Amino acid sequence: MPGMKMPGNFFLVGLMGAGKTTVGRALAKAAGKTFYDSDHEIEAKTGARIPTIFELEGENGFRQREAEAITELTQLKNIVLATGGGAVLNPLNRAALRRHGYVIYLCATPEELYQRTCHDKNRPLLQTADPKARLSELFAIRDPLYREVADLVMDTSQQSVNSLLQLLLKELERKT
Ligand SMILES: Nc1ncnc2c1ncn2[C@@H]1O[C@H](COP(=O)(O)OP(=O)(O)O)[C@@H](O)[C@H]1O
Ligand SMILES: O=C(O)C1=C[C@@H](OP(=O)(O)O)[C@@H](O)[C@H](O)C1
Ligand SMILES: [Mg+2]
Repeated sequence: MPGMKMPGNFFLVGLMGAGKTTVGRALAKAAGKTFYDSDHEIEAKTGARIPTIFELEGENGFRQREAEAITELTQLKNIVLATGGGAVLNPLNRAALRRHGYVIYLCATPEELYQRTCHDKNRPLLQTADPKARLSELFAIRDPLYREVADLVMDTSQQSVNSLLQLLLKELERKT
């Protein structure tokens, strides 16, 4: 049933380190869609990196910018959008994602998420004494929200980006 529910957009949600940006870019290329990342759009618009925005405007300031970006980006057609991990906290973002595209939740264990993010200083929420514990807390809060918006849940545990891409393409072909 092509096009019944899908206007041709794929939206990726999940925690930091789930692979939204990496898998999203590969999926867009393979599916012939334009790739966007809400964090990159915010950085391009402000001319500032995400940690700087958190420093200057706090998480709330960032969330406002993120909501504006999600509103604008979900209006586009034939795109793959990698959202930031906290985008689903805002009910308006959840509604826009559900309404305008097919939502894919990339999940992994907090331990794997930690392994994938521990060398990168660009995630302000993980700049704590115990980033593993922080990821577990965020998982507990957000996993139900990711599941609430998801049309498809993909377990990324012990899967390479390329094998995930192949799995995803097969699932999307079958389901969309
Ligand atoms: N399935 C995977 N297996 C191993 N490493 C991965 C996988 N997906 C992503 N990564 C790596 O994890 C890091 C974070 O990925 P990224 O795409 O930035 O995640 P997100 O956008 O969800 O925070 C990157 O270094 C990326 O190469
Ligand atoms: O989970 C979060 O709240 C955040 C995730 C980040 O994006 P990624 O999920 O792409 O790392 C980025 O939006 C910001 O640091 C906040
Ligand atoms: Mg990302």
